[in-house]
Amino acid sequence: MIEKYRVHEVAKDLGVASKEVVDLLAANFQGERKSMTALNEQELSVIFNHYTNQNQVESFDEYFAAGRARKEAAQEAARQAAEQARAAQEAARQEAARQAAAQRAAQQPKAPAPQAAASARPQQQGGQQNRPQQNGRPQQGGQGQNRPQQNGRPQQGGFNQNRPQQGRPAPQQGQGGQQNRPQPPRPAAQPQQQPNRNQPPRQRGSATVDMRAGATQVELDRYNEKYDTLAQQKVGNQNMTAQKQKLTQRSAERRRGKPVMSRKEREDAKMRRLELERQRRKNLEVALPEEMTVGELAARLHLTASEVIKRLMTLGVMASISDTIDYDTAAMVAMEIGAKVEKEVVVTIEDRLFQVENEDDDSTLVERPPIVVVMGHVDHGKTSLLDAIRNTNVTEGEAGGITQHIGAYQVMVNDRPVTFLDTPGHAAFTSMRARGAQVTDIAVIVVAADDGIMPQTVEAINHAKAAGVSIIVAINKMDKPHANPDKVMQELTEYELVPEAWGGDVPCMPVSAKTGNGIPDLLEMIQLVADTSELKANPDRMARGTVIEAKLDKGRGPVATILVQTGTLHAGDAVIAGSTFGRVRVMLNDRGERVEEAGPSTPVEITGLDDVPEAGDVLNAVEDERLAKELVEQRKHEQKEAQFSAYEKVTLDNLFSHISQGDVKELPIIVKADVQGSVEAVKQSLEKLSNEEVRVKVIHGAVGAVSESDVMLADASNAIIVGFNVRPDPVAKENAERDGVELRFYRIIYDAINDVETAIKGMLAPKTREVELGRAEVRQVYKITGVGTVAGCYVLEGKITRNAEIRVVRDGIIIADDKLASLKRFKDDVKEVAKGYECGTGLNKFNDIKEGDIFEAYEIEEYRES
Ligand SMILES: Nc1nc2c(ncn2[C@@H]2O[C@H](COP(=O)(O)OP(=O)(O)OP(=O)(O)O)[C@@H](O)[C@H]2O)c(=O)[nH]1
Repeated sequence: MIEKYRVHEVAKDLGVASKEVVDLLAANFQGERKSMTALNEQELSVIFNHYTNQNQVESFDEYFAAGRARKEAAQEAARQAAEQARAAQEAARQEAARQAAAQRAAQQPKAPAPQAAASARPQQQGGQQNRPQQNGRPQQGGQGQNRPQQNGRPQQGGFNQNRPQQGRPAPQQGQGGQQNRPQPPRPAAQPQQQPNRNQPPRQRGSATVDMRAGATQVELDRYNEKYDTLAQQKVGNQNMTAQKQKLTQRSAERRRGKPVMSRKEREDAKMRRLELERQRRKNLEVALPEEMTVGELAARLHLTASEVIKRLMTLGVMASISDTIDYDTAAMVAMEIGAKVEKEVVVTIEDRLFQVENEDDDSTLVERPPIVVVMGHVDHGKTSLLDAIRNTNVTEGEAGGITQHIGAYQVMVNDRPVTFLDTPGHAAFTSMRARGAQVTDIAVIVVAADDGIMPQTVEAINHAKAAGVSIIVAINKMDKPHANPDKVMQELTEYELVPEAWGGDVPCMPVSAKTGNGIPDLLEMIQLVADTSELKANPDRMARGTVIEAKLDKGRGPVATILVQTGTLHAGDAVIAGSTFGRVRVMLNDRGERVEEAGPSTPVEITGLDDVPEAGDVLNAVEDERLAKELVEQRKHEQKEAQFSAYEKVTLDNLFSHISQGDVKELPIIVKADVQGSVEAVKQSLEKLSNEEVRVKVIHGAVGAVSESDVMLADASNAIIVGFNVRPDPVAKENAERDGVELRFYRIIYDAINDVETAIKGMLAPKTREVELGRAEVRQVYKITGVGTVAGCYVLEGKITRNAEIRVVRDGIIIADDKLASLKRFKDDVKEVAKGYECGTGLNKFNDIKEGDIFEAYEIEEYRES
């Protein structure tokens, strides 16, 4: 377990200022930390990493070996010092004995010398304890010096080294009572120099912070050393005070009730912690999210932010601590330090609530009916065809059966159902697609045999192509005398739809909605196309479907038609549809019959929702009602947020950034022009602009004003609309603004091509706008031969500048747009003339100036949309 430290303790241990640690933490974590703040494991990790990185060792084995060597060297030095001390003491003793003998010899000249020597010996052993110190320095510990230690605990620190230590005899012991002997001169024989066996050698005088052994005590050692010096100058109890202070760190720990650890133990613990950290990083397995800030990455990798920033720089990514980086970049950094990386799986409420698609393995999938939409030009017979199909079925299946419009219905073809969306036209189809609902499998494009391909037929074709659904063409009104299916097929080829009869892959079925001719064949063809598409779904799971229609019924409350796409919906199921929630109360099929369950591709009308969902909303049956309600709340909140920040649609201005970010690989364009020739010309020129990074694709081109349908298609396909000599209709303009669809209008094809080209290259020319400069009134007009017409003007407002564009306005109508050819005050050319002054002007081209004309001066300013 990692101990808890306070900032100031860590700082002290590391020998740095608390502020430095506080700053380091501030750079890596949020929130303020003070010197008394207790640190958690992660914070300690970051701190230790930081200082460890500053003081790295190649290998820990090497380091430990170095530590051992240092220790042995210190022990050797201590042994030598003790040796020298012994020698010095021996010399001193002999000298003292010699002097004593000499003294005695002097006092008792008659006594024989050997006797004197013998009598001196017992005196040395027993009587010298109370002899005054010869070096004149007061002894540390005062009276206590001669007393053996009572607690039996070996003392640490520098003070007690002169005392005899129980259990660990000082080198002098055994020589008898020499504790009070004259102290040999320092340093050679100073017992203080003896290393404490429990301590690593001190790194005196070193201010470098070193996380290796002993380094964590560097400052404490220096502090203690200072006290050694001070204490030696003091006597008695003062020493005790000093000792107390010196051991502050340990006593503080004791006060906190922590087990008191020796320095060695502390260092060992620290080393263990470091080793653990090293191992942990080696075995680090991190799950990284899609995006994260540099600071978050650093915390997850147990690195300092600066370390991560450095590593990012080597990868060519310049990022600050608060910058967001993507998964790939973060993963590279993580892998560089040897961590195993995987993507963080973000489990959303949706993930927890709904069974995901890929849970369905092939064995669970069974065939499902195809879902068909009917589209085509106005009056070509869509409604008639849908009615004819339904009636065919009703008369065949259940004569007199009630048909009810619920937005979709099923018919039986060779005893197998086919589902038709009952809303003809591509508007509903595309609006659902714009909401992300891909419901249909097959599009039947209805073309009247007597009319051929018309603008909305082309739209329908393009909408179907954009949705990627199979296309079947129903050539309708074959009963009509002018029916010309060959012409229709011929025209189809112009839109890359080659009829099967001509070797292509588009089935073209001649039918008559009026007589019913060809309808069974059409249905069989639908079935055939569906079979080749292998449409499958798993019926044995919670249902998922799409809201086709929804309304508020006075009697029944919210009513929604759901097309179940996978799974089976049961009456009584708890469901969530968009941001509505409820339980399926009553479920009716397309014939108005009450049903208890509905499998894949079945349309049903349900009641029981708490609100009216929107067409295109996805419906899910759920098990956990509480979670579902939570999700509904979340979706409502998201909807509100989305209203504020509209999803950024591709525009020519932001195209390049989308391409650079890899968001856009294809630029879909809708071209509208005044004549078909222009549509074709533009289409071809634009598509030629495709390069390796982006493919320009004209998904729809037609003659006429930009319509609501164009905007809808652009919205669904994230396309931009380019118009030539056409204007948008008011609804289209409003919808485009609402949906963020870009409309660009040009009068010259070259300009459009140029804009798209530069946009792709990220060099779109800035937009321009007029800046009004001033107005002047023409007071007199002179015709000068060789020069032309010159107008004497008076500046009414603002100013007129030499480079200004001039709009000549007569009686409120613009009659010319020109540039100034000259601007004079009296005879001098001037750069500008301000309000209230007169000037003489000439225009470049326009000569028919009259008195009373107003010259509006303006400039064209370039700007970029941010
Ligand atoms: N002779 C003949 N007339 C048909 C046929 N199909 C449709 N019509 C007629 O064509 C007209 C338009 O038919 P609708 O079914 O309303 O066409 P639509 O495409 O649904 O028209 P909108 O809903 O206005 O887009 C009606 O008068 C139909 O009676 C057909 O096969 N033969």
